[in-house]
Parts: sequence; C-alpha cells; structure tokens
Amino acid sequence: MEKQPRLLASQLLLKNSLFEVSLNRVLLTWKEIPTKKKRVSGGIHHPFKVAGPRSATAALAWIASLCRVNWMAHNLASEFFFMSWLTFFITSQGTSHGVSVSEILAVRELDVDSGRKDDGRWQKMPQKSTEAYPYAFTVSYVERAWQHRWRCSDVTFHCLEGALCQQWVQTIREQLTALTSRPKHLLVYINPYGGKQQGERIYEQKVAPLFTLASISTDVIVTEHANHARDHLRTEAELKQYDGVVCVGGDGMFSEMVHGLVSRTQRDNGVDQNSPEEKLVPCTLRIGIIPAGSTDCICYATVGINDPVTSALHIIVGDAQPMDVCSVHHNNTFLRYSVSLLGYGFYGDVLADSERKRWMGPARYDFSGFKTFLTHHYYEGTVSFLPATDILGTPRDKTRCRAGCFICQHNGQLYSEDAPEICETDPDVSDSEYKGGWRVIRGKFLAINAASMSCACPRSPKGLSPAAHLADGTTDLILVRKCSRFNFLRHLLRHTSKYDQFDMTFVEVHRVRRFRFTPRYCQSDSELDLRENGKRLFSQICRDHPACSCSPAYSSWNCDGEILPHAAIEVGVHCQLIKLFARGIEEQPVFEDLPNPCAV
Ligand SMILES: CCCCCCCCCCCCC/C=C/[C@@H](O)[C@H](COP(=O)(O)O)NC(=O)CCCCC
Ligand SMILES: Nc1ncnc2c1ncn2[C@@H]1O[C@H](COP(=O)(O)OP(=O)(O)O)[C@@H](O)[C@H]1O
Ligand SMILES: [Ca+2]
Repeated sequence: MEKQPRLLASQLLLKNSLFEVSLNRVLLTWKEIPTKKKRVSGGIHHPFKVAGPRSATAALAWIASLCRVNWMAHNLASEFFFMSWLTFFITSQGTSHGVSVSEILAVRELDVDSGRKDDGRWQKMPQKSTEAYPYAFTVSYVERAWQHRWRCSDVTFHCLEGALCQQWVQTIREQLTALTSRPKHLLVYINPYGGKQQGERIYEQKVAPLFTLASISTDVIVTEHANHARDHLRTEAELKQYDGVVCVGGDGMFSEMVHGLVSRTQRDNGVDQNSPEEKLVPCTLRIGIIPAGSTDCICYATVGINDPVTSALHIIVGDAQPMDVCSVHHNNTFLRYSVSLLGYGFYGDVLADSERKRWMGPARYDFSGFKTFLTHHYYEGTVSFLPATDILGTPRDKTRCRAGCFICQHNGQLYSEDAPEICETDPDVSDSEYKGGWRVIRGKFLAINAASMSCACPRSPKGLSPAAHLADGTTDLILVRKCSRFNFLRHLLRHTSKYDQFDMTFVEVHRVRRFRFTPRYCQSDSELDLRENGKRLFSQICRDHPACSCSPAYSSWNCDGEILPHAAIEVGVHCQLIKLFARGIEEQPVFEDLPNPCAV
C-alpha cells in the first residue's frame, strides 16, 4: 500500500500502557511502547488486550469455545492446522493494532471526571489513567467476528492535555465527514410480521443505537399491510432527501423495496416496464436490509450471514454492492421482479403450501418442504433459454462470488457495452434444439429453478447455485428432470453438504441471460390464470396417465417468496440494476472462526 502521510501521531495511554497512536488518511494504528515495567510475560495476554476478551482467563475460555465449535465444523486435518495457527497467534508478540478509517464508526470525547461518555453511556475508568492522563476519547470501529459477523468495538485513548484530545477527535471527525459514500439520512420500513415477528424489537434494540452512534438520522415506518412499503416508495416517498432506504424483514420485504424503487425509477425516466425487451434504468438509491425474516437469503448471499448488527454496520460504513434483477413477463405484461429465486415445481409447491401455514413462522418451509417432497409431483413443459456464452464463469466453477468479484466487474462491463450474444453449435441432446441462438428443452421436470445469485441461506449455506454471481448479468437455470424420490432426495441433500448437486444425470444447469417457460397444457389463446382459476387440471393429465398416479398439470412460480399468477413466463436479467448496502461476502482466512486481531 502507498505510504500515507501522517495526520496525527501521539503517545497516548490505553489500559494503563503507553501506546504510539497514529492516524493517516487510511489507517488508525496503535502500538504499545515497551517499557521495562510494562513488559508482558506469556504471550497470551498481549494480543487480546485490545481486540479480544478482556482477561487471560476470558481469552482461554474464548479459545476453548472456539476449539469446540471448530471441532464440530472441520475435519481432523484442518483441526491440526487450526491449532498450529492458534499457537502462532497466541505466542506471537505482535502489539500493533490498526483499523481502517473507512471502518471507524464514530469518535467521541469522554468526560473523564464523571466517567461518562458524551453520548450518555457510562464506563468504568481505570484509576491510574484518570490521575495522570485526565482527557480521553473513544473510537468505535468495526471488528470482524466469527463467520462474517461484524461487531462494534470501542477503544479509549487517554491524553495528557485537553487540546490534544480535541485535536484527535476533530481530525477523526473530519476524516469521517470526508467519506461521502456514508449515508446520513435513511428511510426505514419495518415489517412487524416477518419471520418470528421480531422486526420492531430487532430494530429498536440492535440497529437504532448503532445508527445514533454513527449520527445517522432516520424516518421509520412500521408497515400496516402487505405492499405498504412498495406503494409508499413507488408513489409517496420524497426520495430526494434520503441517502438510502432500509427494510427490516425477510426476502419478501426486500422484494417490496425492489419493486417500489425500480418501478419509481422507470416511471420517472419514462420506461415502459411492460415491454420485456426494454432496457431498465438503474436505481441510484441504495437498499439496506436488516434480516428479520424466514429465509434471509439476500443477507446471507450478500453479507455472508443473517445478522442484524452486521447488516447495520455495512449500512453505516456506506458499502455498495450492485445486484442483478430479473424481470418476469407474461404475454408482454409485466408481472414481477426477482433477485434471488424463481422456482417452478418443487419450490413453487413448497411456497404455495407454506403460505397457508404462516402462523408456523420460518418452520413452515420445513413442514411444507417435507410434504412437497413426499408428493413428488413433476410438470411437463418447454424451457427455452439464451445461454450467456460471451462471459467469464460457469455454474460449475469452483470459485465463488466474493467481495470485489472480478467476474461481476468483467461481465458487468461487457453488458454495459452491449456485447453481441454468441451461440454454441448443435448440442447432442435428443429433446433439445437451437432456434436463433435460443436453446429449447422439452421434458418432465420436478423443478425448474433460476438462481440469480447463490441463494445461500441457513438451510443451505452454499445455496441453490453456489457459483452464481450477484452482479454478472446472468441467472443460473437449473433443470431437475423427473427421477425417483430417492434420487431427488439425494439431490436435495447435496444442497446441505460439500457434494455437487449438479453432478447427477437428471440435473442440468445453464448460465443464461433470458429464458421462457411454457407448460405443456398451456392454452395459448386464453392463458390459464392460476390465481383466479387455481384448480389443477387433473382430468386432462389423467387421459395421458391411465394409472392415475400422476401429477397436476401446473405448478406455480415461487418468485422470491411470492406466488406468480401465471405458469407461462418470460424472464430477462437486468445487470446491476440495484445497489445494496453490502460488499459481497468477504474472503476469510482458512479458519473462519477466529477474530481479526487487526494486527498491522
Ligand atoms: C431434505 C433437505 C432439503 C434441503 C433443501 C435445501 C435447499 C434450500 C434452498 C433454499 C433456497 C431459498 C431461496 C430463497 C427464497 C426466498 O426468496 C423465499 C422467500 O423468503 P422469505 O421472504 O424470507 O420467506 N423462500 C423460500 O421460498 C423458502 C424455500 C425453502 C425450501 C425448503
Ligand atoms: N404489516 C404487514 N402485514 C402483513 N404483511 C406484511 C406487512 N408488511 C409486509 N408484509 C408482507 O409480509 C410478507 C413476508 O414478509 P417478510 O418480511 O419477507 O417475512 P418472511 O421472511 O417471514 O416471509 C411480504 O410479502 C410482505 O409484503
Ligand atoms: Ca447473477
């Protein structure tokens, strides 16, 4: 990294030891000044002094718990490396600590005499420092914890003189003000009925205090009915005064934000959403999501964890992650947008069944998932798709979409240059054909899924399509053909293990820019409206299947947790149409459970 000029450098007291503290445009660092008196015996006390547990006993307990968790999570070989790394970590004499200025949340002066911070919070002051170093300031910053979690950590420095203390506070504040990507004013929507109905509590207890700490002002709306947030965003909200919109809820609530914002942007720019070929205008406002839902796959796949504090901190530091959005049309009429899963067959049936069991909370998906698995329905139809052949990456890659993803950058660039679509030559598949660059596949499917991102969630930490990208302008079309119950179970279980769910003869996956689906029994003139005419056409099917152990003619589409009213749809991907307050999943050291000691 280019050496940055120092803005400030002082000797300050931290936990009764003198530290050389320095600040430049990118880093705040503090390094203990060794004195004979303060020499620390046994390495364990030292590295944890600032960033970890507050005593050696606590540190040992903490390490023990990490080992326990790690033992369960990793195999023996990785355990060995974990212990070697930990031994190195414990015995190293590193005493420098650093935090990136972009991850400082706030700085405040401390009223040492009263032992009270200027935000009204109390803290215990060490006796020695109050006497010798009577002025103090506290820096709150992002600390990385286990499995992609972020936490707010504090470090308090004590100064000999009040002027020096003020100079530090003022300089850090100036640095923070210069970070223009940080939001100052947010519009927040809370769904009080999402997930375990904890949205309001989560916001009040975990998120609002962090926004206050970071001097972010908010207008908060607790939604009163479904689509309240969508309609407010689309028509009423005075968006110019906000730096972003935030929802507290699940993927359904996030979908409302996307619909409100995307529709508003198209309307303001005179774009007709009903035309499937229309190029949509990207939204400028960023969307934040505080997870309080049932699946929380948007958070899981963009941040790495469904943790409200982590998501709030990503909003505060002003992260920006572009994301693809699929538009779904039927007969040149706009139906919905999708950012995660479009699923026909299995996931459509799970959703349709689970909607009647909302009272069960998130467990409804497990119940309906099991029930749908037992029914084992398949659906006939034709899938046509435009393969994305001009891009980097395939759905079978081992690499994953991570923070600063090169594939998303590269393919996003291609998309904005409107690169021509190139098509493969004839395939050697009996029930598929090519038509003008489109590939056509007819068959009987247990599931047809389009994953525009990995769709990782607590039920499936690697997701429906582990190598899918958040912002590459494509969606991964997964076709699961009719197979035995046993094989389908094997396929489903592979979503929860390290084994490849696509490496099965009845599963195929294609990275596509557009696709269409037409169910076999689709009436071309008056297309069946599933919402009004939800009954399944068993009688038609039974003529084809005399034994009558058959499936209904139609499933429904699960579009990010909403049921679509039509089975025949056309889908197009709009590259990087929206931006989230996120940065993609950060790469972590091999042993993810360890905190980052911020050593420089
Ligand atoms: C026998 C073991 C089966 C394990 C299968 C696990 C596969 C799970 C993949 C789930 C992908 C979920 C993609 C996200 C979909 C959400 O948009 C949607 C709505 O979420 P929310 O608003 O929070 O309610 N969730 C679902 O459709 C749930 C699907 C669950 C299927 C078991
Ligand atoms: N106040 C409300 N009352 C009823 N439904 C609501 C309300 N606010 C939002 N919704 C709807 O609730 C649905 C589920 O919300 P979501 O936050 O995604 O929770 P979950 O993850 O449990 O499905 C969304 O489709 C949203 O439109
Ligand atoms: Ca994508």
